[in-house]
Amino acid sequence: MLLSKLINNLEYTLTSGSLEVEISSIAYDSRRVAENSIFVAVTGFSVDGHKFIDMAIKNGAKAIVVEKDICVETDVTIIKVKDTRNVLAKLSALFFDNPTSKFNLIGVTGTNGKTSVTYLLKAIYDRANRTTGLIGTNGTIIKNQSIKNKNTTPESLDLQQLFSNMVAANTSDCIMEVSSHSLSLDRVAYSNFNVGIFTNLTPDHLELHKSMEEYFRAKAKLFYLSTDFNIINVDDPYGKRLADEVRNLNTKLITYGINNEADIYASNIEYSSDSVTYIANTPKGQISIKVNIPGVIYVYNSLAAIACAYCNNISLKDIQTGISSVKGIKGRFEIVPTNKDFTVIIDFAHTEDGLQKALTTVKQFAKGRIILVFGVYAAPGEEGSDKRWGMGKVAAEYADIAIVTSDNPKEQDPVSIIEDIVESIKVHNGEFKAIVDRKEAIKYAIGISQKDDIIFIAGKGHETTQIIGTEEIPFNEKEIVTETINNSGEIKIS
Ligand SMILES: CC(=O)N[C@H]1[C@@H](OP(=O)(O)OP(=O)(O)OC[C@H]2O[C@@H](n3ccc(=O)[nH]c3=O)[C@H](O)[C@@H]2O)O[C@H](CO)[C@@H](O)[C@@H]1O[C@H](C)C(=O)N[C@@H](C)C(=O)N[C@H](CCC(=O)O)C(=O)O
Ligand SMILES: Nc1ncnc2c1ncn2[C@@H]1O[C@H](COP(=O)(O)OP(=O)(O)OP(=O)(O)O)[C@@H](O)[C@H]1O
Repeated sequence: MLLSKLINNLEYTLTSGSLEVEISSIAYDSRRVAENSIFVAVTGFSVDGHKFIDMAIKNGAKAIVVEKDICVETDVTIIKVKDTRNVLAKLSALFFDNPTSKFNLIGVTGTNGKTSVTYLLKAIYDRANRTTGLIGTNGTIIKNQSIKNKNTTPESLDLQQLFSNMVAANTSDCIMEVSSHSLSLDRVAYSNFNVGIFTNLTPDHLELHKSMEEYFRAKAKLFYLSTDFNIINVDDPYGKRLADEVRNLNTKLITYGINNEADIYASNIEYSSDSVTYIANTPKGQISIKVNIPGVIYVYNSLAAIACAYCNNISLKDIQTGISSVKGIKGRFEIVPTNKDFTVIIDFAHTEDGLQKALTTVKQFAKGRIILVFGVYAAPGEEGSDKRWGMGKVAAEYADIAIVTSDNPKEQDPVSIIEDIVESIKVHNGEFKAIVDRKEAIKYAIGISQKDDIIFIAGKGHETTQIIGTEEIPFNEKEIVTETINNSGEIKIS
């Protein structure tokens, strides 16, 4: 594609070279620049992409997009723009010929529940014989192909490439998780969302957003991008506020919930230890729903999926059978098979709200003690302290004993995180044991378990690594549990 054509609608200043150069690819990483690429220099959180312009030119870049004044001796084309992240998204959408205008794009946002809602939705759309793509934390699915994602919502260039591959695979609907980071950092800018879904908003990711208000505004962006339907959980206080805010937009608002009045709502809810059933009430009639994952969480997540499928004219029958066909979601209330008389559950709960709701479900059915293994990844400062305090409080209130350990401490001191959590557990009169090494913590939990106890290992879910410092260490909880139980004779703690 000719550069002049690619940047036709862009506001820019040409600082060197010509616009009449042929561009065959886009790159935002100098290491991925190929011959005749355009390199977009992004000012990052850890390094400045402008520092790699020489490398990009050496690797074959024929044009560079910058947002800073740079001093490089070259006859390569350089154009300066206001915001390179936004321009990267715009160029990427254009380069791949606006793929999102060619299928139904459904975006799911919220602090918790995005992955679960997308999986439930995919099952429904598959049942309705639609060709459905999926993008999220657990990777991308295009037809039978699975691709790993670095981020829940990939960078705009990678995202538009995935969309383009979906078009090539005749995708009719793409269901994707839209993280608040991706909304703040313009990864999803210039994507045409048909449907926006809001699950809930509780404290998380405050290292980026700084305040709940900023976090809310980031999430709210999606509901101004979507053109057909905004689907919002009105039992959530921020959801209620969002619904009021977008009610008069041209995009049709559909609300869902259990407690507050909503277009799609659940009644006759019955909880059991491995599933939840209820009646879903829709403007087109009622259906009985069975979700094979327990707890109120999955009433909400399935209601979001039902509302979306309903808006996209999928029959109530396909909705019903689609949801019941989901036998479980990796790392979401996942029971690890053992031959023991206690139960081990792995779950991705990593916020106060998620942990509280998940443990409420466990408590409903626990015949023995609840042994909770958990840690917190939280930014330094007040927001991080609040998260540690909040999760400590939930642990004290719901668990019979909490084994406090590490959960991706990253660059922070794991001991000081644990000390903060423990302080909260003590104040809230909880029982605890602090073990920094997560593997040892799991072993300890198994060692003290007795008949009918439930060991609830929260925080990592599907993840198979632990990030300590900058190192990502393999860490597979399911394997650790199985291995420990197989050797349990050696580790029983009296
Ligand atoms: C904090 C954050 O969001 N960081 C994201 C951001 O990285 P960054 O801009 O800081 O990158 P950087 O390393 O400083 O580099 C700056 C620029 O220089 C370039 N570079 C760098 C080195 C080099 O040799 N040459 C070169 O050109 C880089 O490619 C980049 O363009 O842009 C990158 C490209 O899109 C992302 O992969 C990266 O996500 C990191 C891995 C991350 O951990 N992000 C998390 C916080 C995140 O985004 N999470 C959300 C949701 C999580 C949830 O829902 O719970 C997500 O959507 O994944
Ligand atoms: N609707 C919900 N309300 C509260 N907590 C939830 C809800 N849905 C899921 N959770 C909790 O959050 C955990 C993660 O769920 P899920 O992966 O669906 O969310 P997510 O939004 O995709 O998370 P992330 O963005 O961190 O990947 C679950 O294991 C569960 O403990």
